[in-house]
Amino acid sequence: MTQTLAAATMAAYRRAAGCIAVITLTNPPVNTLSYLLRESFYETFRRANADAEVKAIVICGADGKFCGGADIKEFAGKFSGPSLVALIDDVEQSKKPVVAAIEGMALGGGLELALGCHYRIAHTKAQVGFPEVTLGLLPAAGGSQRLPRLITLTSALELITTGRRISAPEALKLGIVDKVTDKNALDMAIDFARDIIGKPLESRRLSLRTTPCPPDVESFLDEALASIRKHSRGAIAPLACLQAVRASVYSTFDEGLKKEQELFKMLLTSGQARALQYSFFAQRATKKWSMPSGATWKNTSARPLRKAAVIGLGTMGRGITVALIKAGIPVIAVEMGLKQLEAGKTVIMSMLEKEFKKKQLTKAYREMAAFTLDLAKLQEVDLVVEAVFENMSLKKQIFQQLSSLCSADAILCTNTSTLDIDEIASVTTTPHLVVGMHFFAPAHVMKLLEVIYGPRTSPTAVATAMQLAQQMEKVGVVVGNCNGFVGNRMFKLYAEQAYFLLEEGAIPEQVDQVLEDFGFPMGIFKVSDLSGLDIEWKIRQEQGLTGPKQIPGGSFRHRAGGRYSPLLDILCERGYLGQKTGQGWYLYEKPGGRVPTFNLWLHKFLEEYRELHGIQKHYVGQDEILERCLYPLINMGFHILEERIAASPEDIDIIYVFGYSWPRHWGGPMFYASMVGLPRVLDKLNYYHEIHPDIPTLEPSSLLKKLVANGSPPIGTWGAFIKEHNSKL
Ligand SMILES: CC/C=C\CC(=O)SCCNC(=O)CCNC(=O)[C@H](O)C(C)(C)COP(=O)(O)OP(=O)(O)OC[C@H]1O[C@@H](n2cnc3c(N)ncnc32)[C@H](O)[C@@H]1OP(=O)(O)O
Repeated sequence: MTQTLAAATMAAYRRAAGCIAVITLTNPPVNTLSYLLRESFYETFRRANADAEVKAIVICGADGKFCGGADIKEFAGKFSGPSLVALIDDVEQSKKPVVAAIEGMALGGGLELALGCHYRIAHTKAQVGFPEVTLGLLPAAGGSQRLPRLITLTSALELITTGRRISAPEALKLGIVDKVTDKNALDMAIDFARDIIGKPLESRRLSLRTTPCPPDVESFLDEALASIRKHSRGAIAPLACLQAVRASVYSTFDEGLKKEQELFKMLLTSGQARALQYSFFAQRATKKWSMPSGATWKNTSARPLRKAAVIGLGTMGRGITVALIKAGIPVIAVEMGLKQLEAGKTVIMSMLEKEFKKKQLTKAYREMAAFTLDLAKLQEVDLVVEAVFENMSLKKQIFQQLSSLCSADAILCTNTSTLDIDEIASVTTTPHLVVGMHFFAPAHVMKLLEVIYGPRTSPTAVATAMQLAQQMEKVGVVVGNCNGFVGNRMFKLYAEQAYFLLEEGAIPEQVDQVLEDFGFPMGIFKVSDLSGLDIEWKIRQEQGLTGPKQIPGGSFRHRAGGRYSPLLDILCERGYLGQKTGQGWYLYEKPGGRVPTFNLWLHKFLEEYRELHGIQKHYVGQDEILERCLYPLINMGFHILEERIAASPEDIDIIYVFGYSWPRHWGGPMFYASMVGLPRVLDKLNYYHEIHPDIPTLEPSSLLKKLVANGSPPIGTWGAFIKEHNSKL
């Protein structure tokens, strides 16, 4: 096994144009600088340096990919083999000119290696960047010291602290690469290397330069620190990146390297780095979907999509239309009335125009959108996305029509956030082609797509929806059919606890502050005001929890078998719907206002409400807010795993990171639970459940109890316990 790997992983050596050594980094799929590659590179580079016939060296990557950086998997283990810092130092110190031929990508350690070379030539489609910060790290093979010595401090700081990847043309403008070509970058690098043989190299060694600084560098760095603190939402890596770059200003190169190493070691052992690296692999794992039937991404093919239709041009339908067109799929956009069609068309065309200006689209977009009231046009499409109101009878009516109007093999998708896919499918003649596609608003921006299969959905329909997610550059996650699916089923408990906390004595400002300190960009009450309280109100009505369809048998504060908070319903009934009405949980300067301020009415109302219902107010501390909001949500995650609605904790975590702005440096709810410690989560749920026996969702799930009873195994091994848990044998 090791031998096979060793054969595939190497720094391959060959000679070109007589006197040029070409070293090809070879470690599929993205030529990461793993232990084996570093060992091989060390030997190969020495050989090239020692060979008197070699006058210049070119470094490139196999299969048109320069290098994807260090092997992230190795960060979890013990470090061995030659260090990247030393290898790059060898390259920079070489007396022979070394040229990097960058095709595909030079990321992280890959870019650091390229910066050690004396020249860099990139293909126009190549990307370069330092994504380390997104993995909870910093460029620690000299990157944080060499980049500021090469380009402006402002650009170096921005690239290192954000992890933004840039195109070769932008890298050329900034001065990171020396030449860009749309021909073969390796051929160009070889020719270039031949031309520079014998020329002095001193000025090309970045470690010998000093960092060029703006006039008032101290205040520049102070402002940068304040801005990073404000935007990093508790993430430590951006701050460490800044400290490293700061060292490049005030220290020698060697001292800077030492600081870089010190900071790297601190980050590497932090929980945030573990969480972010987990998230990197979790995101990729979602592509490898499976269904309980045994169908998987490997054994199922997607249908080609030549044309799609979107039904319903409200906010969601508009965003979905734009997302499809951005993915290169022509769309027939359908509405039921002329007025709605015209309104939808105007907004969609202006959204497309904006995307065009941002260079996200080509001019052809005008021909890619057609607008009609005529459902008969749907005959031509391979896929339909229905995006009308969240109302079961309306959706069923539409799917019945689709069933007779569309071609027999058209994939029929419903954009629903809660409704039963199977009930919708039941009115069609092709239930196997019905699949849920839960988009998140704004649909042309938000990355997440929950792909929901019902009991009759075919693997082909799922594969096609997942393929479409990829085409739209979204992260698709395949989940089973249940009320609210994964994301909203868990979110419901998060929101519910927040309302209960208000009843018990907290105020929206307090709850939001704790959640924002945890790392959410906005607390739950601000989010609720922004999206409109009536969204949840309509869902509650549809579920028979409130309104004309309310299921009899409950009481004012007890419905559907547990405690119920009618606070949101009361606000909605009074017309306090959030930002759009100028008042919700907060007060706004005017309807449509954006700045939340103290809502005196709400505070008085809460006092009266507590008094009226005999609720004993208590002091709600930060820990209680965080635990009451997050642990029931996590508990529901365990139920979802038990029921196999989500295939893995990774899937749940990715849904939360990409759909609900869960702070990525906490990995996602399930990873967070593993970091906090499952016994603690279990104890706290038991504790709160004892105090609030009328909230059944606080009762710990049997899977959580089982995991704790088994010594709280690492998250990567939970699958075995779930299988065992579900086994009917
Ligand atoms: C001393 C410290 C020095 C340096 C620090 C570093 O270099 S940290 C690493 C910095 N590099 C990155 O963060 C790059 C991460 N990778 C990517 O962004 C993308 O994978 C990439 C390279 C742009 C390719 O994208 P593409 O969409 O083509 O492929 P995909 O992402 O699905 O990846 C293919 C498989 O490769 C695995 N992989 C990619 N990069 C790494 C890596 N750096 N380490 C380990 N593994 C990596 C990825 O997980 C995929 O695996 P698979 O099993 O097929 O799911």
